[in-house]
Amino acid sequence: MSQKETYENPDLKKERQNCPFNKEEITNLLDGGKEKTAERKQLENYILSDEQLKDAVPMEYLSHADKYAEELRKACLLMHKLENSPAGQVPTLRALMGAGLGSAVLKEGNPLALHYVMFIPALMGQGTIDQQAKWLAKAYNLNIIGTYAQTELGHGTFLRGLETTATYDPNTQEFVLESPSLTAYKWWPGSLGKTANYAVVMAQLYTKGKCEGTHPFMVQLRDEETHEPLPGIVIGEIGPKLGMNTNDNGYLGFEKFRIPRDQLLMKHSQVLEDGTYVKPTNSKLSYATMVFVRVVVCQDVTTNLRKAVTIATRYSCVRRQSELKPGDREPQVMDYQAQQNKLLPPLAATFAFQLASDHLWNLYNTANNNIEQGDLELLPDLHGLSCALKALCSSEGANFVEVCRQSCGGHGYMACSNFPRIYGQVTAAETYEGENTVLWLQVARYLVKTRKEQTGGLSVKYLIGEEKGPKTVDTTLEGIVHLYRRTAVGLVDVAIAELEKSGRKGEAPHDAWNHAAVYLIKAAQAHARLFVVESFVNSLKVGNLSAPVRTVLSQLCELFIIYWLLERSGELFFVRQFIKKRLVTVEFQVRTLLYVKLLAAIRPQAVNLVDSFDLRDEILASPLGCWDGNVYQRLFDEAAKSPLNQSSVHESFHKYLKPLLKSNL
Ligand SMILES: CCCCCCCC/C=C\CCCCCCCC(=O)SCCNC(=O)CCNC(=O)[C@H](O)C(C)(C)COP(=O)(O)OP(=O)(O)OC[C@H]1O[C@@H](n2cnc3c(N)ncnc32)[C@H](O)[C@@H]1OP(=O)(O)O
Ligand SMILES: Cc1cc2nc3c(=O)[nH]c(=O)nc-3n(C[C@H](O)[C@H](O)[C@H](O)COP(=O)(O)OP(=O)(O)OC[C@H]3O[C@@H](n4cnc5c(N)ncnc54)[C@H](O)[C@@H]3O)c2cc1C
Repeated sequence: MSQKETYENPDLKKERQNCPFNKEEITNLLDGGKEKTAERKQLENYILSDEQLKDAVPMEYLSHADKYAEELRKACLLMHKLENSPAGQVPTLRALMGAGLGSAVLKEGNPLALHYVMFIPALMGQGTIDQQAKWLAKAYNLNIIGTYAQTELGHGTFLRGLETTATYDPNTQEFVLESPSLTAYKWWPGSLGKTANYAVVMAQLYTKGKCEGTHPFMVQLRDEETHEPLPGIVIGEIGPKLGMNTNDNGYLGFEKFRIPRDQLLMKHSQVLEDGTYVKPTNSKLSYATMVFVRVVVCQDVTTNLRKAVTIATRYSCVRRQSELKPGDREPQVMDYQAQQNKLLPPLAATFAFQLASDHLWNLYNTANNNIEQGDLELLPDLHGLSCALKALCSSEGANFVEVCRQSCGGHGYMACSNFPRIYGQVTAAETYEGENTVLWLQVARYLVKTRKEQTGGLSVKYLIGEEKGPKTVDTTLEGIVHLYRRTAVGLVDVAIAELEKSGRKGEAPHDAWNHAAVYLIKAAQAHARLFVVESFVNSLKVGNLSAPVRTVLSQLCELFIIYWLLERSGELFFVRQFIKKRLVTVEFQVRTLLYVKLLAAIRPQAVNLVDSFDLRDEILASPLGCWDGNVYQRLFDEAAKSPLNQSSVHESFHKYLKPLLKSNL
């Protein structure tokens, strides 16, 4: 391991002895193969050895503006380094945008992220071949830098309510962009505040006096030389946030700003010279860029969770506290069952989320290829699953990160622990790219439709036809998965019953929907959990895993699916047949026993498992999580960097405190 140093905390050393499985096998599995691991390591060496990419002082001590300048400096340097990257440009770029390598260098957020994560994908997904020819090379070469400007001060979720207008003027063959009110101002787009000079802007398209709905437009915002906003463009940054502070999220207003007709991105719908509107085959195709990001966010959140779990697990094996056996040495806090209960479920979740995200990524690629050929059949399933997994991974991920922080006691509250930053990033994903509740309701819409119409895509096939599988629940993994499936089906039926009850009372469908929201959301969540659990169980059936790796992964899988079942036990009570058969109570007694046994079985492998994530110290960026476990020395070293420690008496003592001390109040 690259970061092996002379010191190794004796407790960690012991944890690492006699590892029953080959850590590298798991590393390769997570990377997607031996070659991918080698490629990643080579890339990490290339990027992380560059002195100019290291922080002179911790970012926390810089001002808002200085943080931005510093991250922009490094982001630009990284882009230069792309050219000679040993891994090739595309894999390097992917690695640099995400929560792994990228966030090791750009801890506060990448000011160029939106260019790669949304602007270029929007051009590719929404632009015609000609438009791509005109803009893509410039974008790839960073001659222009773009963002995706959709959300407004007044509306983020309800896209049909966006207020920015783009009105076609056939006389000049231009669109006139206008922000008709304060709430119409674009608000939130990343990189918009200071970095981007172009944007894909979503606006209501008006032609021949008729509104045709939101459409994507390619808009230049700033002068390419001076970077000054163009006349008719009002631009600024929105200020400090809970996290991601150097993503320079911004605002943008248009004052009768004109763009040529061919800057409407016309892959799916067109406006002809005379103003005639040509409809897309599906009105939701203009939402495709969001679908892409929802897919990659699942992977990103998982990487962040791996970091949090690694930090907390290593720390918990170094930290000794209290007394377990009277008179004995203080135990490693990891030996408390309560601590295992905090940390082992998120550890298992990192595998569960990764496997589900891999499935989603494959579905995305297949669906996208089909869409390019004009076949939209997979679109509803892709929309349903990307919403479900984005909402699930981000919400569970954020909760797990917070539990990891708590598991580190006081030291977890330090900025240098890196938990605040990791949490800031993961919880942001609960909101951006579709607020989670809103996405759950989209999923529920798909589930209800499938159940009622008895037709739907692969991810919802279990809702079609009679329930299959055993009527009683056994204790095998298959048996538990079946319980998940019956819960998911049961909750959709409960939600439908609720909708029908309101219907019978004479409520309009939209009111009935609103009044069933609690049930609908539960059904959507149960569906997402079923998908994750099935992916985990099924992926253990295939592949050529060695026996020791299969054993530990099976334990994690079992732990995880029982953990969720116990956590969500309340939901089973909604499904009446479970209660009738007294299934619920008996099940839980058996499961709790098994869960506790699994905690004890996995405990000895916790450090070996997080080691196999192979996250370098620079990526963890936390004195609590370093490979060598030299926690206390590193915490001391971090404290020494505080500006308040640069003199023994701070100047403010003489200014404020001394007069107070002498004032005899
Ligand atoms: C290359 C490297 C990669 C590296 C990885 C890096 C990782 C990232 C890391 C760090 C970077 C940080 C990045 C931050 C970025 C953040 C960016 C943003 O936040 S951009 C703003 C997002 N905004 C939203 O997401 C709005 C949410 N709202 C909506 O999506 C819609 O308004 C919605 C879906 C809630 C309702 O839309 P309705 O009102 O038009 O539609 P209705 O009437 O409800 O549904 C109509 C039909 O359309 C379908 N539908 C809706 N959306 C669809 C879609 N997207 N695709 C397909 N069908 C869809 C529905 O299923 C429904 O179908 P039926 O009628 O039931 O058959
Ligand atoms: C870090 C970050 C980066 C972002 N980057 C970008 C970007 O690059 N480009 C961009 O365009 N946007 C961006 N956004 C904006 C983001 O996409 C929106 O904030 C998000 O879509 C939520 O919309 P909203 O803020 O309008 O919330 P709202 O919709 O106002 O949500 C407020 C509350 O209302 C509830 N609610 C809303 N509608 C419903 C409903 N139909 N049923 C039930 N409950 C409902 C929500 O659940 C929530 O509890 C970013 C946001 C963040 C936080």
